[in-house]
Amino acid sequence: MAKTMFEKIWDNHVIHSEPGKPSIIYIDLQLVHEVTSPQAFEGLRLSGRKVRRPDLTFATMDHNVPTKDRFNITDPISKQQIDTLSKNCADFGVTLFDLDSIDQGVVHVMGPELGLTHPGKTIVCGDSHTSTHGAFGALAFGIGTSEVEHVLATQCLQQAKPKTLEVRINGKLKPGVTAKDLILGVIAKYGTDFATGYVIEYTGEAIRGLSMEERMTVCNMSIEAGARAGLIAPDQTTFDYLRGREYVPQDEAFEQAVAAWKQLTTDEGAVYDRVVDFDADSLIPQVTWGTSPGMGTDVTSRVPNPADFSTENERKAAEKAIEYMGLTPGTPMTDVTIDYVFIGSCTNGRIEDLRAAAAVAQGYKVSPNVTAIVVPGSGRVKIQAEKEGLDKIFIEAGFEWRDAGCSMCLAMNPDVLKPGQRCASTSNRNFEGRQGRDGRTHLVSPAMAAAAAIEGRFTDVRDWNFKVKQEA
Ligand SMILES: CC(C)[C@H](C(=O)O)[C@@H](O)C(=O)O
Ligand code: SF4
Repeated sequence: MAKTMFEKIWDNHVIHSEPGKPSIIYIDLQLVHEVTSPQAFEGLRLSGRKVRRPDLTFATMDHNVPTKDRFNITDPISKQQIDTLSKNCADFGVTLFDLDSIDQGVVHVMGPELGLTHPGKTIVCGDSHTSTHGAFGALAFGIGTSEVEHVLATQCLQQAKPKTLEVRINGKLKPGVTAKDLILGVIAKYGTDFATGYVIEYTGEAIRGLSMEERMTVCNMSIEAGARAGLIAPDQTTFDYLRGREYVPQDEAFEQAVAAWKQLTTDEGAVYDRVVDFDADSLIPQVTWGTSPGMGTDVTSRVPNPADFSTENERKAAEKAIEYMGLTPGTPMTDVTIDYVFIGSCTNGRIEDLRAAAAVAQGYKVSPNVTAIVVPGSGRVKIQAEKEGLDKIFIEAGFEWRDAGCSMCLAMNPDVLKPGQRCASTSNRNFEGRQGRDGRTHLVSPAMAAAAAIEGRFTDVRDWNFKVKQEA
């Protein structure tokens, strides 16, 4: 019978299933960070258990790491979480990419970069954005701390089988329109729960045209659409990205792996439980105006009027969000001024993201009213960026150049907004207080964030490209 990619990976991993009950599936890789693992390791200790497969378990610290002066952690809770992870990894024999390792970084940047993420694997982490790894055609999803413990102890997990949803992206992205705009556009169109209970497979011409890093941006935000996971079929782009990475089979073994990975793609005639379409051709740069990733619009558009929403719930939600965000309905998005810019996170903290931001910033100055920080997703991203001179471009333009970590994506470390501050952010969540109490977050692409830093307000990066050309 014709199968979808999800069904193939699922069937390859089911150890036990009974009708009407969740299945037990095998997990090929568990990634661990300091926030959701302490109780899991403690649970093992209390029951006298070991980590069953330390060789399939890899850890790093990211959420609590200061991006300035990383070894000087003054917050007692952050310090405790980080020290606890170090001790747990030492006690249980788990490989840790510690603060002094160049591989330390946001867990979802670190995994793919090291080649730990492969097509066809099942991957879990106590973190919702584990969906990022689906860009490689891995079934990757976030789990809770008790499940982290269960996987540490058994390398297995109980899971109800999700349904399948094809998100077909037709056409091609236009210049200045990025993978971030694409996923923001999809979520703005279909809502933050349209994929609840499903694993998304992104298909279509626009997806095939994306680089691995762009695919990761798309899959990263699957969770913001409610999905259990997001998948993209592996292809030559995937294999080229993986070849030669540290934890990937080498030489002949790699070619054999590629042959197997090619079999994973959805069969002709396989049926998804649901299909939605999206048109990439007409997409333009996006910016969110509200407090959920689905409250987004075209940068050329305006802050919406709550009265224009069709249901009472939507009207109320929009009213509340607009009030929290300190906006006025009808204001053009390009009139909204900002105080802060954050370029980084597991959504947009990779080398291509930094290149895109640097290309916009080069030769310009950050607006005097704006504080702008650039935070590489990992130590390796930082080193690569410095090799290319991107750090100099950013510093010259007035951005701060930081060390790897989650940083201002969420307020668990010293990088936080002050109450009322407004931030153009390349991260994935704009919830109330996400970047600091009463902080206001607008989600955008790296190029849009860099242009906003310079203008001091949102600006259509497509005009920016035009302006830069005119001035050249
Ligand atoms: C702290 C962690 C559990 C959380 C998550 O699960 O995603 C964080 O990474 C986030 O982005 O909100
Ligand atoms: S960068 Fe943000 S979204 Fe990603 S793991 Fe860290 S806190 Fe979560």
